[in-house]
Amino acid sequence: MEEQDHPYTLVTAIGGADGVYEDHVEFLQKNLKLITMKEFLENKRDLHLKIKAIFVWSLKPVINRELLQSLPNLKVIANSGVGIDHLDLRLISSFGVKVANTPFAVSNPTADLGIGLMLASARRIIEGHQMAVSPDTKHFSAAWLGEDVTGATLGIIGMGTIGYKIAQRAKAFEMNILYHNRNRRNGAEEQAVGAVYCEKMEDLLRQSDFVMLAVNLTPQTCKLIGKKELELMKPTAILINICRGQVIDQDALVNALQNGIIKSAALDVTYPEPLPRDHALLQLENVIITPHIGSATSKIRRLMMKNMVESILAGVRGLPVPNEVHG
Ligand SMILES: O=C(O)[C@H](O)CO
Repeated sequence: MEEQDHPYTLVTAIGGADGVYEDHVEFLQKNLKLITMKEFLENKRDLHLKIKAIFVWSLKPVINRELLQSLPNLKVIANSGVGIDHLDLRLISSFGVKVANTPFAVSNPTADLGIGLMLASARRIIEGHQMAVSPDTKHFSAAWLGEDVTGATLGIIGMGTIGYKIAQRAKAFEMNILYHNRNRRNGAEEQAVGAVYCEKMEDLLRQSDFVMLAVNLTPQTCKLIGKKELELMKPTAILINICRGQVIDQDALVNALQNGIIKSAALDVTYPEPLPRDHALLQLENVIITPHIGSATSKIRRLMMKNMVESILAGVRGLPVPNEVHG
């Protein structure tokens, strides 16, 4: 294997619960010389000098100053997924290192999941399954009801690529679509999905039957939805979060769910992940939680890896890096 063609790449996780799966390792090894964190920690200087790239496959790694200082030949960090809130872009770029993510790969499956969570919570699909399979169930109750999705109002907070794809899907459900975003979409884009801009998030919160969170996590969006915002929502409203757990004040959410301030929540993301087993959110019946699976389909995970490899190969060769993120 030529070192030139197979750049030494530190992989933040291989195997284990949040690691790169074994069959994916084979694919990566066709292009990269993979260095595990264990090897990295055991072998010092010689190996560190060879490392040109980091392959970030989990949200946990801390790419800090110490790590960056130990890798003088590092050129590029490829991050799986779109969210880069766990990476300090300013620090990384001060070392002359580029960062790339995989925004296009993850947008469709994450939007699909958002719609899935909306349907599951509105129609109580998880509870319905539990009732249908329970040995205690003697008959199916006619009084067991959910909420309509068709014709309801969906408020999307964060109208980036994923938010827009949610709107495209919601249009097929004949939903009234409201959105709030830093920047307003152009008229043609709004018209194509029938989305109405709410300059004030409060207006969206008051009117929506479903509120879908699809923002990046930044200092401005941390705890964007807290007590005040939850109290503006309808008592029948359902909150769906497919972006980052920290966007919601979880204590305020628990209180809102326990006291009928909103009807229910469907969360693909929490803070931390997973939640401690005794966390109040896990004790509530009006919550659905999935384990951060926005991009978790076999086809998409492979595409993400392919995109990451392309970014790494371009970065180490000094070519423009596909999907480079600029701070
Ligand atoms: O950011 C993303 O794309 C997903 O949440 C995976 O981290």
